[in-house]
Amino acid sequence: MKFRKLWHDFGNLISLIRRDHKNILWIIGIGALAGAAQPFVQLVFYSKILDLILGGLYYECIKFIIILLCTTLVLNLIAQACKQSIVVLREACNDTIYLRTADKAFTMEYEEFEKTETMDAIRRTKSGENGSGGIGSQIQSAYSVTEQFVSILFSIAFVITLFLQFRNGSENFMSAYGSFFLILMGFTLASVICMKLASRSYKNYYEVEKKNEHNNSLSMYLIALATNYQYGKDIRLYSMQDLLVKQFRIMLKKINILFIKWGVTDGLYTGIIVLITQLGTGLVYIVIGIKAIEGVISVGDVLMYAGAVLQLNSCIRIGITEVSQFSYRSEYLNTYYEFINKPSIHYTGTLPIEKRNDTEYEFTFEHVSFQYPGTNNLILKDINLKFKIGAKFAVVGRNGAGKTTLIKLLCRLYEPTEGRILLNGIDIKYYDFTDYTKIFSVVFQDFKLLSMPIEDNVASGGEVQEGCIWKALEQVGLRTRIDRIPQGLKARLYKNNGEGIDLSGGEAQKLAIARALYKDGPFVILDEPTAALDPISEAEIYEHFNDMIQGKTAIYISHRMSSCKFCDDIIVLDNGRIAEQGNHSKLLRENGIYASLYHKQAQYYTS
Ligand SMILES: Nc1ncnc2c1ncn2[C@@H]1O[C@H](COP(=O)(O)OP(=O)(O)OP(=O)(O)O)[C@@H](O)[C@H]1O
Repeated sequence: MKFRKLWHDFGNLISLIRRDHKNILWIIGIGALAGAAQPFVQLVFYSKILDLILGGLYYECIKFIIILLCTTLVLNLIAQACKQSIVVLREACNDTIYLRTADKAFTMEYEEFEKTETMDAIRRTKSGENGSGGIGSQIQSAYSVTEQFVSILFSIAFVITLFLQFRNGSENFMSAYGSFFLILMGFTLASVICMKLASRSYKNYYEVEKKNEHNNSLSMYLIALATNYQYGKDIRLYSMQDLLVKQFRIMLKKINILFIKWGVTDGLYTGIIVLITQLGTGLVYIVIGIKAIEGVISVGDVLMYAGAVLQLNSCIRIGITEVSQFSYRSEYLNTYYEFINKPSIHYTGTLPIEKRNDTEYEFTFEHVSFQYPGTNNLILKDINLKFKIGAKFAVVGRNGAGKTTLIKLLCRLYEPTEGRILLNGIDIKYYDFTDYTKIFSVVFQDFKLLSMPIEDNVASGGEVQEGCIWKALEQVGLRTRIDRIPQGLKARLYKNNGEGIDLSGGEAQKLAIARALYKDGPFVILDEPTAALDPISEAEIYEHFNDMIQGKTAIYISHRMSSCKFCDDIIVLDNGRIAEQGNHSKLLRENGIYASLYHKQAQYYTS
């Protein structure tokens, strides 16, 4: 266990907490000093009081008892106040860390956020928390380590004064300077051995936990599956219970094997540490005994020094455990520090988006190619496109052709690997990202609704204007359904956070479309917008779509070829390239991929 590393980790922790809690160092310092001083102050006074009683000085004795009570009371009050502040801080810090993690995650570029390293960092911080209690426990550990450290310093000071009790002229070996240094060296050696063993033990534990990371995340996943009612249907109908329980058992077996191995060596190390500290204690007791027999120290002093040695013994053992825990937790927290201190690869642009009433926003793709980070195949290849203002576009193609990826690039969730995308002639990366996102009203294929009130889902953080929310719900044909719910717009979705309502797949999709309509962005993108809708709802949505989007630019991604008919321009993607482009009749005439997809689907509707 490197002292420098310990110091460094301690510094990291304090500077992290000090951002929100300026007094943390004072609380730890004063609390640790008061807590550590208490037993030693008592020892000094007990020793004095005992000597006074033996000497028959009862009046003096009462004076000392009163001083002892007052001092103990004050020290106790200070220590308890500081300890209590740490308990309160513990919770506050955990919450702050959750908030900061969320804040960091929200402000990261999506591309960066989605990376395996980022997900690993978040997962490792979480598993550190599950295994050891996270930052809150770390603060308590820091407090305890400091208290034990101060206690050890006090104990050493007492042992030193014990060894220096030979100035009265006693000359034998045990009371000479030589014995003092000999025992000091022995003590240092024993401490080094103990620290080394403790260090090895904590490293082993860390290694075990590291090997166990995969098991831990699997166990969290399995527990989430078992306790989340949204998985309940599939698990029951496919009788997946046995599969999940089997996975759980396999994982527990692996965990047990790892921990049993660790437990054996750790038991051995702990045994050696206890033996060494007991030997050290025994040795100092012998010195106390010899000095007492020689009359160098009084009966009260025997009590005091024996107490100090006991204190030293327990402080070393507790200190070693606390330091090990602290170091172990630091390894996990370091991953967190790296994550939180990583400069967010921010969306760099600063240009504001021109506010226009004419929805004149024109996007151009110039030789855009793209591959997902960490992969090596191009999903989009040399795409050249113009999304003209006010026009309706359809993007079609087989599964995996790259349709959603094209939209993700347009929305700046990823940057093109090659080429550029322009908005009104300027590369989109130069625009302020938040401003830029306001242009789009998007419904992704895998849209997500929140377990929050319906109105918050629709307004999605913006101002809740009930009239506009009802209008959007009306447009998607959801008004009557929501009207029937007693809490209306205030009803919470899903049961994840208490009482809530469940929507059908189609209703949820309608709500996601309502959210997009409420946002009222000048550029509407609907990725498989009606996949979950019944034919009547689908027809209604398409019939009303022109009214709903009122001259805005729109892109539809759809596998329902009939829904492309009313689009001005249809882009057919095939294997990442634009294979065909034109309106419905042109593409049918060309008799290519579009025509084949269209006829294939149409054959199921003609008898
Ligand atoms: N985050 C990602 N990381 C790596 N590869 C991805 C990622 N997202 C998608 N892909 C891959 O990119 C390819 C194109 O995916 P995309 O979602 O754009 O296809 P699509 O045309 O929308 O398909 P579908 O019609 O099935 O929705 C797929 O092969 C997919 O596996």
